[in-house]
Amino acid sequence: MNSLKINKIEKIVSGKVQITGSKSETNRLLILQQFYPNLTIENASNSDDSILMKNALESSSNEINIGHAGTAMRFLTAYFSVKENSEIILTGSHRMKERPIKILVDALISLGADIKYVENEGFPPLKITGKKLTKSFVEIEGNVSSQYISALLLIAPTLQNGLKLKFKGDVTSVPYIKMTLQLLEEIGIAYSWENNLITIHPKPIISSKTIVVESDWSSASYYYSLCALSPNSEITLTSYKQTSIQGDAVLAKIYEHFGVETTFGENSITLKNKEISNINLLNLNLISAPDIAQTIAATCFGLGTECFLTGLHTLKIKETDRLVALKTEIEKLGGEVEITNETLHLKKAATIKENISIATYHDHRMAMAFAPLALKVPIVIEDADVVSKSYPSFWEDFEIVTL
Ligand SMILES: O=C(O)C1=C[C@@H](OP(=O)(O)O)[C@@H](O)[C@H](O)C1
Ligand SMILES: C=C(OP(=O)(O)O)C(=O)O
Repeated sequence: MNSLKINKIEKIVSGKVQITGSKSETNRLLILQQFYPNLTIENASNSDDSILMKNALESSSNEINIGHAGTAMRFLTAYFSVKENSEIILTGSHRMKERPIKILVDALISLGADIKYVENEGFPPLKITGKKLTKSFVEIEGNVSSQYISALLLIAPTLQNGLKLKFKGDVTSVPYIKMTLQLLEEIGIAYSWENNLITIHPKPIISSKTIVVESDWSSASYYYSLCALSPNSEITLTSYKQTSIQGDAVLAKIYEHFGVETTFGENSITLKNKEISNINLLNLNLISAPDIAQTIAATCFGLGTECFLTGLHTLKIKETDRLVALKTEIEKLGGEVEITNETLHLKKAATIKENISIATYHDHRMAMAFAPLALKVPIVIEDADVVSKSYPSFWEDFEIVTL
């Protein structure tokens, strides 16, 4: 699919949508399943990033290309470092070669790993020669990406002496680290986290375990946005639970600001627009939930609400520089946005321009975050297929709830 023109949506139809499983949970569990084959995964994500991860783990080739999948790149770097008798070139898309990985590579090398840069120092591709790692203490900076820390935690219980991991400085995207630890705990691996030190004991085998992946909360954000932009709307999303291990479940709280009420059912959530009067200014720190920043900015823009979002420094090194992409695309629609390296200030907008073509920059979340604005104006989404990175059936599901 190239450009997708979305006519103005008249209203939301009270539909029911089953979103694919969490890509973050799935990509962790796929790694763990290699170490513990008696782990069974249900409701796994069908995202490109999870398929790429699965194929990489099953591949017999000595060159693996993981495309745009950041978690796969980071988790596989750690995985192949401990896979004895393997020699792999791990590479990715043009953008992946710009996404930094030095902090993780340095940490693994300090544990004894054999990793070399194939092109530019600090960036993929990597040549990884797998070996047994016997050291058990590592210090790592935590403010660039939590994925480096999760990568180390995923291999930790397979190390002969387990792992003590100490953070230097602040830590970003903390709920993703907690998700990794909670999944380890669910399969019977104990951990402790005191101050800036996480300890994981070695665990060569586990008892048989089945984990049902909850549906993806970051993907749910696009329905929260649709609901916020459509008075009286109601949407039900299945395979969600009240006690989620996904940090983006914070959406339920955040969208209360826009009048969206969440009711938790047995295995689902129902979003209802309660038509409260709009707030004038939303101030939010999204350091714990970076993946929903684009959705929130687009919702605010659609509602004409000013917002000041902080804690966004990791957005610069994701699928694209999401701060620049948001500013560029919102300004094409008639908005005014100021950005720094970690903040976004959306000024109160007057009117939204019609039939604007939104560039997506190989970023699934640009496509999905801007689509709900069709409730306000007809809009064009360029390269609409990008959604498959995390949510392949997004456009089919979008049609179910829109008229
Ligand atoms: O561990 C994970 O599954 C993820 C961690 C976050 O990355 P950062 O820690 O780099 O912010 C998030 O943005 C990404 O989509 C998924
Ligand atoms: C940043 C994301 O993914 P990754 O870092 O895994 O490429 C995302 O899905 O928004």
